[in-house]
Amino acid sequence: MTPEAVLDEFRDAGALLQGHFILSSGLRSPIFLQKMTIFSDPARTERLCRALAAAITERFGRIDIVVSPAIGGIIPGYETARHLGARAIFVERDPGKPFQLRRGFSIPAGTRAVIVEDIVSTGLSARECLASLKDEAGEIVGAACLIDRSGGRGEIGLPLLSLAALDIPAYPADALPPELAALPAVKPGSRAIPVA
Ligand SMILES: O=P(O)(O)OC[C@H]1O[C@H](OP(=O)(O)OP(=O)(O)O)[C@H](O)[C@@H]1O
Ligand SMILES: O=C(O)c1cc(=O)[nH]c(=O)[nH]1
Ligand SMILES: [Mg+2]
Repeated sequence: MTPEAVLDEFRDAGALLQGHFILSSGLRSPIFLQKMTIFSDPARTERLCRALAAAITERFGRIDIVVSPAIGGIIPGYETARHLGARAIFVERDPGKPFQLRRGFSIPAGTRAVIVEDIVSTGLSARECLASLKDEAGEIVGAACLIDRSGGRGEIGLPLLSLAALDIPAYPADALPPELAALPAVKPGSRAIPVA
């Protein structure tokens, strides 16, 4: 699937939003990729995750376990795992606490795991996901996402592949362009961060 076709899925679904958004990192952006609009459509999700699974196999080889950061990563992690013939697990957090594997999930010795994210903006969530897996015995071979909007600056500590790589502006809250500052800010994601 070409990067343009990936973006078309977001455009056609009405998932490419404009406004004033508070991102998971705390940065502000005039653009938000509302992945949950995509994931509410199983056929669209299937197309994207089939392509992600193929790219993962080509880049990383055999994968036994897909591990995703909740909440946004759970559905694409599951659907990508389905195409890989792998298991799908996730890390989650109590508000304000670090990610952790719960529910009996583990990455056993001898298994090969990949982190699947929905969107990478700064790489913070994927890095935190990786940090939460440091005591797992299996190998975390890489990370993958549908869209990397970081402009290549989303450092994760693993090789990262994406179906589409973009460079979407994001600003610290105290350095907003006037046209962004004029709009009311909304925070779509689940991370607990103070909203000023
Ligand atoms: O690369 P980053 O700067 O971490 O930004 C991307 C993250 O932001 C969103 O999660 P969010 O924490 O908003 O919660 P959600 O998964 O519940 O949507 C998205 O699902 C990614 O996990
Ligand atoms: O950085 C984020 O929190 C983020 C950006 C985006 O475009 N979509 C999303 O779900 N999260
Ligand atoms: Mg997330």
